[in-house]
Formats: sequence, C-alpha cells, structure tokens
Amino acid sequence: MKDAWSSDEVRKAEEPLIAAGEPLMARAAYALAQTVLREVGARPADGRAPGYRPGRPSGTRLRGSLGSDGLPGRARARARRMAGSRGDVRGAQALLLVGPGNNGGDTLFAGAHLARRGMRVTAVLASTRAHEDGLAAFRVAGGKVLTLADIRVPSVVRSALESDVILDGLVGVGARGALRPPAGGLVRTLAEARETAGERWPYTVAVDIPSGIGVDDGVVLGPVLPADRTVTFGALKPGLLLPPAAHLAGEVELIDVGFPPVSGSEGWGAIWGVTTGRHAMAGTDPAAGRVRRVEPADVAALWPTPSPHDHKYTRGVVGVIAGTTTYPGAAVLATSGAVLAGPGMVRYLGPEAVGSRVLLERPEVVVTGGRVQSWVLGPGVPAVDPEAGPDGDGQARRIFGALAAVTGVLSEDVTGGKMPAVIDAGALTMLEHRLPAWAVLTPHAGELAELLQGLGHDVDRAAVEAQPLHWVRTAHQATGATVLLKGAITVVAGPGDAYAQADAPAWTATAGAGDVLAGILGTLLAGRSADVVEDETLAARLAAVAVLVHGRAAARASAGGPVAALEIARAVPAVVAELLRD
Ligand SMILES: NC(=O)C1=CN([C@@H]2O[C@H](COP(=O)(O)OP(=O)(O)OC[C@H]3O[C@@H](n4cnc5c(N)ncnc54)[C@H](OP(=O)(O)O)[C@@H]3O)[C@@H](O)[C@H]2O)[C@H](O)CC1
Ligand SMILES: [K+]
Repeated sequence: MKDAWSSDEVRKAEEPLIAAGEPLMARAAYALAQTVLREVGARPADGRAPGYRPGRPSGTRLRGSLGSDGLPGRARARARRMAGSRGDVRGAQALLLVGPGNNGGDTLFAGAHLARRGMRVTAVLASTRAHEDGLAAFRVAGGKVLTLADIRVPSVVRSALESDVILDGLVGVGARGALRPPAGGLVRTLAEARETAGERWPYTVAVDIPSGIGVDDGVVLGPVLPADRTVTFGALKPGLLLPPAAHLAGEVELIDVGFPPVSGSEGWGAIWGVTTGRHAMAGTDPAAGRVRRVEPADVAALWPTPSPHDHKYTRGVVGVIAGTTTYPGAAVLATSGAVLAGPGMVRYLGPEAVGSRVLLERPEVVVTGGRVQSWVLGPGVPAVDPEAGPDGDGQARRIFGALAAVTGVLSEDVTGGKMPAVIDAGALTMLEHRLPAWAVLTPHAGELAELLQGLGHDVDRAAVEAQPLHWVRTAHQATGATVLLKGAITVVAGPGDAYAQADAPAWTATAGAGDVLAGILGTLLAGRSADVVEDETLAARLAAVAVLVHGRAAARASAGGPVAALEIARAVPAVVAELLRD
C-alpha cells in the first residue's frame, strides 16, 4: 500500500527529528542530487539516445537545444559521451528554480552537489529571500546565482532551453494556493515554452512536489511546470497520487529521510518500499482518512480466494441486473467481468432475449432469480426518465427491487442478509434512500456531477474533474455509499481512507470497460459479503483492488495497443493468478 501524508502530517513527523538534530535537508538534497546525476549521466551504451522521457520517443532530451558552448544539445551529449565514461556529467547544465523556503534550500544544496561534480549550475531566485545556508553552500561550490528581479523571464526561458535538467524548487509542502507572482508568471511562461519546445525541453525534476499543485488535495489552481520526475522526501503527498495534479508529477521517487513508519504493525519498508525505518509515528490516525494507493502486493490478502471446503454458495453469488434489449452488450460484459473474477456463481436478471445473449458468451451464468451475496446494478440500463415511466424491459423495476434490499427498506428475512452492491450507470438515477458504505457507486465524472446536482450541489463535469477527491468525498457524505469515480486515475472514497488508482493504460477509456469493472467488483463484494458489512471501510479497499485488477487486465489485453472491453474481462483470470502467486 502506498500511503500519502498531508503537509501537516509531514510537519508533525519532521519536528521531533529536526529538534533532535537529524540532518533532514542534507539527506533530501543529497538524494535529490544523486537522482539528477543518475538521470543526466545516463548514457546510451549503443550510441543511441538515452530514453530520457517516459512516454516520449527515446533520447530526445537534448535534441536541438543550443548550449552556451554553441553546441546543439545532441552534439553536446555526444561530446560528453566521447569525453567521459557513462555517468560523467561534467559540462552538463542545470537550471534551478529556487523559492524562499526550505524547498528552495533542498534545491540549492542539491545544486552545490551537482556543481561539485562538474555540472554548470545556475540558480534563479524567484524571491528576495532564499535559504541562507543553502545559498552560501551553492556559491562556494561554484554555482551561479541570478535573481528574477534582475533578469527577465525570457532569459530564464533561454537558459532553460540550454539546460540538460531543470530543478523546480519554488515551493514544497509550505505552498498555499496557486503560485503567486513572480514565481507564478515564471512558471506559466516556462510551461508554455515547454509545450512549444516539445522534445527539446530539458528533463524536469520537481523537488518534493511540482510547485503550484495542491499538496493535500491534488487540485491545480494555477500554473505548474510538468515534471518528468518528482523526488519527494519522507512520505508521498496526496497531490502526487490524486488527479489532476498527479498527471504533472511524472515518475515519483520517494526518498527516506528518516521518518518513522505509520504504525508498529507494518515495517517501514512494507509501507514505503524503502529500506530503513525506526519508531512508530505518534498521532497518525488511519481513520482520519488518508489518501492511499493499493499495490499489486496488497491484492492477495484482500482477494476472496477459495479454500478446499468452499462450494459455490459459500464463495458468493453475484446478481447482475444489467443491459436491455437496446443495450444487451453491457449485460454480456458485466457478467463476463463477474464470472472471470471467480465467484461461486453469477445470476443474471433481465429480458429473456438479453439473458440468451449472456448465455452465448458465458454459459456458466444462471438466468433465474434466487439468493445472492452482492448485486451489480445498472450497466447498460438507461437513466430513469420520470416523464416516460418504467422502461419496457422491466430493468428499472428489477433494480428498484434490488436497491430496496441494499438500502435496508426490505427486511433481512426477505433479502437473506445485508446486501453489498455495485451501483452503476442508470441505477445511479434510481437512488431514493440513504445507502450503506457497502453500496459502491461507480460513476464517471459526468454521472457524478448529475448525482451531486440532484443532491443540490452546483457542480458540473469540469468541476468534478478539477477537484475529484473533494466531490467524491462529498458524494460519499451525502449518500452514505462508497463512491468510485472512474477516470485515468480512479478515486475511491468511503468512510476512512480514500484511494487513487493509476493502473490502466489510456486505451482503457473505451465503451464497456466500466461494465467489466462493475462485474469484477461485484465478485469481490460477493466473495467478502459478510466482511464488507462488518467493516465499513472494506468496500473502498475492495473497490480499489477491483480497479487495480481491471487496469492490469486492460494493460495485458492491450499490450500497448487498442483494447476491447470483453478482452479486458478475458484477461482477468491470468492477472488474478499472477497477483495471487507473487
Ligand atoms: N519532508 C522532509 O523530510 C523535508 C522537507 N524539506 C523541504 O522543505 C519543504 C518545506 O519547506 P517550507 O520552508 O516549510 O516551505 P516551502 O519551501 O514549501 O515554501 C514556503 C515558502 O513559499 C512561499 N509560498 C507559499 N505558497 C506560495 C505560493 N502559492 N506562491 C508563491 N510562494 C508561496 C511562502 O511565502 P510566504 O510569503 O507565504 O511566507 C514561504 O516563504 C519541503 O517541501 C521539502 O522540500 C526540508 O528539506 C527538510 C526535510
Ligand atoms: K517544488
């Protein structure tokens, strides 16, 4: 599990360590410098480009940029390659963007390391203040200092284009709101120049966070220079996991500066994926609602894996009410997702013609009613239209019946127990009662906006996309349900922690992929039906697991190319097997 700490939590963790004289900044700056040296020093063994920028054609980092030595970037790289061995950074150029606080201090100390290794390092101070010791160390090491007040923004842009690497050290966890002038103007212009420069733009490293993102909520209120890599200290920050800010952070690298582990039960390494750790952290309450990310290694402990004593009813039966004669495909996809995630059984309820199509793809499905341990409600079912009355296929009527069981309107004698559910698409328009946390709503941003509008919030799709965590939490509080907002980074929130999952390739944004996800989650909820009712935080965790499995299945089916939704479902068994094996 990746676990993000708010800026307040980071400060609380820092205070006693700083009071005890732990050299946190020195550790942070050294690790930052090592990362930069590694990246700048990356040399192609075969003479081809170093593959610098994830997601971009390899080796283009230096192409065409004209250095102050008069050599275009590529020629400069070649000259350095000829001059030195792999890892030699002499003559490479770094541009530091330095703010007034400790984030700027980290950056200046790192710059001093780089200068001592032979790099030509220029710091642009964006404020009249700068970290005094950092600045002194930087000057002693031979770094060049400019102030934004003395030079103009266009000359910083020129300097950037001549550089091999940029370090964004304007603000870190001390940031409040959008970047203010003059840093804001500088970053806006640099971000525009980066767009224009494309592959010629230097490798950009954000120090702790990309300056300008909302550290604790991942919102992007103003200009931000997108990073290729963020080197973050002590703990991940929510804004590095949450959209939209997480899209600006590039690869995130967590540096252990000596923070203690979250709790006594899990080791530091288990939590952070790093190697050292000390004492338990006082005052961190998981119930306060962290932002977390479920990782592949977490899946086995949460997956409902059968024992030799299980039979199909103990393993969980998923009831699917999805699809209509107009949209039969959703029924096929949701039932396929459910079956291939491995429940005891899947029941399908719907028009006979749709049930027949389901059986053609998945003969394992039972198309009669009966007891279930979870419901999947709504994929491929249109929104309720109050003017038009009940839909011809009877799906709305069936869903209202199932929802009565989920919301507790029907007694448990009738329903056979408390009923977890996935509530998707058209079923999201059929909510009349407060829901339990073991009901999981699975809207996309447009559907969430409509749901919130119905609850009296003035919000549209763009607003949801700008502040996903806020609106997901708002929807949870308003409905009682766990809420899963589908997107390139999916955000889930219920009581307790929230989860931000970035598991799927962009190809996954295709019709029917959400129906498959609903089916997978239905199987997880059925397999752990009693646990989900017992522990009201579990539904969100299982929802995050479903997103992870779905995303990895999409990646497997896609193999870097297009993917059809049914192929995602078909890839699920192999993905689950792999996750349970590891
Ligand atoms: N986590 C660790 O182990 C360590 C982290 N370190 C680094 O320290 C920063 C936090 O440093 P801090 O000095 O508290 O704060 P910042 O450097 O992030 O920024 C504070 C200054 O920035 C100004 N500010 C705040 N918001 C804005 C804004 N929107 N626009 C422009 N300027 C802004 C603020 O100015 P004021 O006028 O508002 O006072 C502050 O001066 C952490 O992120 C790490 O990088 C340490 O190295 C220790 C180890
Ligand atoms: K920063």
